Amino acid sequence: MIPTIRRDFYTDGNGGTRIEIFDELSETAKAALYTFFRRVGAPHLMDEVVLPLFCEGDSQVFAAVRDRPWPPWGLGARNIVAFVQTHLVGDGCWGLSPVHVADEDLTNVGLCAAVYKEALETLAVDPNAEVHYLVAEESRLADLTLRRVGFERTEDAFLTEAARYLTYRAPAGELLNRLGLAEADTVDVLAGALDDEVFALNAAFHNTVYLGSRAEWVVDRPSVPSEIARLVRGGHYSKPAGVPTGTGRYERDPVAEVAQGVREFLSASEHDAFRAYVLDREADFKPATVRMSGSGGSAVVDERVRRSLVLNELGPYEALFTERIKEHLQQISGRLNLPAFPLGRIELQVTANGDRDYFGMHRDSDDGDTRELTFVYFFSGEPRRFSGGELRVFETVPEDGRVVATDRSQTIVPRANLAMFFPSRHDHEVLPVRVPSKAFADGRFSVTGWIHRQ
Ligand SMILES: O=C(O)CCC(=O)C(=O)O
Ligand SMILES: [Fe+2]
Repeated sequence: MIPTIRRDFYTDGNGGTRIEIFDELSETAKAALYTFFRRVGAPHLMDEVVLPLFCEGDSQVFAAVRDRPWPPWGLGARNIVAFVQTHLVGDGCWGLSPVHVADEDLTNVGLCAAVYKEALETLAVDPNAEVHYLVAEESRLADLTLRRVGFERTEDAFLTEAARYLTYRAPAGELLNRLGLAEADTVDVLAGALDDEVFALNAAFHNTVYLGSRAEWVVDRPSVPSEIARLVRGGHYSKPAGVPTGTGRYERDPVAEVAQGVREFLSASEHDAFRAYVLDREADFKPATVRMSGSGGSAVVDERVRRSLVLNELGPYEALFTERIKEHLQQISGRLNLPAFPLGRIELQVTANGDRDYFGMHRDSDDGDTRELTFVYFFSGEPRRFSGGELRVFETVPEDGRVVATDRSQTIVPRANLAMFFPSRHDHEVLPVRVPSKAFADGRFSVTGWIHRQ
């Protein structure tokens, strides 16, 4: 029997690599991406594809990053080594770029699989999310490779001057399973510690998608067909005018200000001192509980709903937070269009989210509760050592004595020293957090506050 090898040529080199998700691109992040695309030999992709797709919204960039050892911040600190972009092409349907890597990583299966895994996991938070690729009708390699991991070939066809393309679809969560990555740890995937079969499957998938798409972004003539073509939001660019795109609704309110924020909520020195204080109290954190509805509101640990550690008081920082919240309250209530209420007590709690922690969809207040506003303050270390952990808030409105969800939502990236406020009746969730190092200090930290009426 041939033993399974769980290491490879790239295992050591991939150590110290982490995956970052970009919902927004700072100038420094853009610079790192320009450098990356220059190194992969396709500098035009940034201006011609990545940024336009990104700026249309509903697009995320996932990048494998290695940090410069010193100084670990500022221009040039991030060395991007792998890239994949997701963008919405229709209701719940996502187009994914090939995983781009530099030539020296073209057979770095662990690296490609790890970035792709993070992208799929983020999409799979929505159980209806589907991944789409456009494959030329006569294709054999792409057809075989995609169907082998569960893609279905559909008759949703697009014609370009070069070829006829068919849409291949797979549910994001299912694809993660079929690629053998659902249970795997990102750190293990990066290290290439995968079964031979899973390893070969991922290699074939990424090589095919990359090579099959390559003609489209390397050859500068539209009449040259590529086995796999890029998906464009709302339907392929070459659909004749007036033909319904068939890919559904994608518009979304561009300024869905469901929550209101205050950047630099504390001074930099207050932030740092508070963070040091909390890190020092690691031993006092306890597993988070949730309130059971219907059982008299008793608090229980339920990891199906919430997995995190909490500290139920802020010690000497209680007064600072209470005061600072009160200072912003009037302005925030105005920005949220919230009717004035007689201010009651303010409850405060610290949450530490480590690797794989999350907080499923919930509301902070029920009927008869006096919680009016929820406050969340983020104070993770910079540069960030975790991925995921976005706070998603879904707007609700009171209607005939009930609380009804609207279709507006806001996704908040947990940036250090940012405070957010939203009405406690809004549904919200904390997306799963990934902390490759598993170190307590590298996790996602927040202070939650509940502002009561009297
Ligand atoms: O940490 C967060 O972003 C929010 C936590 C939360 O929703 C809560 O504690 O009720
Ligand atoms: Fe909450």
